[in-house]
Parts: sequence; structure tokens; C-alpha cells
Amino acid sequence: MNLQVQDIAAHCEQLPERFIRKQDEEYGNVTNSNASSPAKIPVIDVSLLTSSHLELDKLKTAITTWGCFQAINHGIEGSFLDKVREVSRLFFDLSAEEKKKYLREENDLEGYGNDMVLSDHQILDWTDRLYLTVFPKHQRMLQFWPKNPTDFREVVDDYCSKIELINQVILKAMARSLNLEDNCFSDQYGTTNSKMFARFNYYPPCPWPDKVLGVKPHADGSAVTFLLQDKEVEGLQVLKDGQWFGVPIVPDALTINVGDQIEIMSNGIFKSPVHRVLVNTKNQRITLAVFCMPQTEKDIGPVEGLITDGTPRLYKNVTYSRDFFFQNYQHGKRTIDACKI
Ligand SMILES: O=C(O)CCC(=O)C(=O)O
Ligand SMILES: [Fe+2]
Repeated sequence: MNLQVQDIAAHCEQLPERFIRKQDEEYGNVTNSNASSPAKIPVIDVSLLTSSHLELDKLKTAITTWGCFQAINHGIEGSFLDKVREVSRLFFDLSAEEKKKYLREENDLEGYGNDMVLSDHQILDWTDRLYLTVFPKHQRMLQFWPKNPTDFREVVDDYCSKIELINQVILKAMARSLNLEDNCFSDQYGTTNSKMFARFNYYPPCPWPDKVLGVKPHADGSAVTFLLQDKEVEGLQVLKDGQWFGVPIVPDALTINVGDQIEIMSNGIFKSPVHRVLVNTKNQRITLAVFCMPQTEKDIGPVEGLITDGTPRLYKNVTYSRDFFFQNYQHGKRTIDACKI
């Protein structure tokens, strides 16, 4: 039977071999060493992005260097963020039997389960996930949307609609920070059917925290990712200049990072950061990552206005699909490298 990580954490006395990380496993050109420092990830006041040049400059600096920032004053109440955390926790608190109603198919992402196994050599992440397509709405697979807690669906729907509004603000601000037309990034999303996926991540406490990773080093295949961190337990690290930095918890902030698709659209100016997750012996950690991106059928590519004699085009036009992402990820390659000219 396919055990979830939550079951393994509760019942196994020995760490199953499949989870043991290789200390020197490579992803792109990244080495997976243990060392890390606390990070000074920039904090951006979203409410100022429409009026303040200073804040726009801060945003630009943040995403050209770190590729991520902590967003405050984004318009979502702290009490509502707590509600989102609560329904996420209540779902993972359900019995194993109850959660299995939402189990994903073996070779599909949608639904509840641990790592999708893509190859025999794959090292598994110490995490269980619930993965849901949220937008476009007609592509929701409601059989995977928990009925319990009873307000789960409503809260997630509401939260994701609020995230979409923030996404629009951020995309416009990114464009303006480069003196481009407001809509130059959002236009590439297509007028309908742009995509949003929600991934609820559950990291059980782990008796062998040095031997596993919550999530292996990766960059997101999204355009922009919105992460609601656990309120108390840290674990996320981001790679900058070859060094790992811990991402601290900022109360009521959303941790926002650029994904590969904005790196491509910005012709490499904005960076899609490599990140990973560590786990600990004592505390479970629950996060919610929301991935926003253009409709899959649509080609994306660098914005014309950014291509000049001095700054030639760095990326091809590509259709950045989920399959395209996983074909590269499976072989320890960065998808963005396959998009380079
Ligand atoms: O749980 C986290 O802190 C990050 C999760 C993540 O990187 C992802 O879901 O892509
Ligand atoms: Fe990620």
C-alpha cells in the first residue's frame, strides 16, 4: 500500500530508504549543502505600489536579486489568513481513511498524496500535499475538494479570488518598475482561462531531519507564486549567490516569488529563485502555495520592449506546460535552462 508521509512519521521506526537525500544532489548547477544564514528578504508594502516610485524600485530590486519578497498590506485580513490556515490544518487532521477519499491517481498531480513517483531513482520529499486546480473554474475537479471541514471549499475559493486581485496588482507593478506598459505581462496570460493551482503542503515532524528534505531544491514553473507560510514554524530556504538563506516568518505577510514564466517574460531581469524546505523533529508545518500562470495553450516569451541591441533575447518562445516542467525536473534539470536560446 502507498503510505503517506504522515503515516510513516507516525508508525515507522526507520526512515525508508527512498527519503534519504543525497547531500550533493544536483539541480541545475546547485549544490544541496546544509549551510544556511538567516535572510533579509525585502518587505514590500503592496498598498504603495500604485503610488510610490520608491516602493516600485524596492520591488524591482527585490525580484532582480532575491526573486522573492514578503508582501505586507496586501489587502487580506490577518484573521482571514488564519481561517485559511485553519481549514488547511483541519483537512490534514482528518483520519487517514477520510483523506483517502481525495487520493490522487497514480500518475496525476490533482488530489491528495505524497510525491508523484516519476523514476526509480527519485528521492522522495518529506511532505504530503493536496493539489487543486482553482482557475479556470470549469476545470476544477470537485471530487478532490474536501467536503470536510464544511467551509473548506468556500474559504479556498474566497482566498484564491483575493490572491488573483493581488496577482493583477503585482504584475502591473512589475511592468511599471521596468517602464513597460502596465499590461505587458498580464496580456501574455490570455484574456480567459488563466490558471491558478493551490498546493497545500503538510510537513510532519521528522525524527531524521538531517536525512530528508521537505521539498528538494526547485524553482517554480508558475509566473508568480503566493505562499502562505505556517504561522509559527519556519523551514523555507532560498538560494542566492550560491548560498542558502532561511526565509523568516513575517506576521500576516504573503511570501511572493517569481516563477520561471516571469523570468522568461522579463528576459531574465526578474529571477525565478531556487528554493527548498527543511523539516524538524518537533513541529508539523503547513503551508499553502498558490501558483498563478497563463493558460497552458499559450506561448509565452520575452516582452518585445525588453529586447534591444544591448540586451538580446535570452529565451525562446515556449509553451510552458506541466509536462514540460516535470520532464526537466525528473532529470534534475531546471526547466528555465531548456528555454534558453
Ligand atoms: O512550503 C514551503 O515553504 C514552500 C513550498 C514550495 O516551494 C512549493 O510548494 O512549491
Ligand atoms: Fe516552490
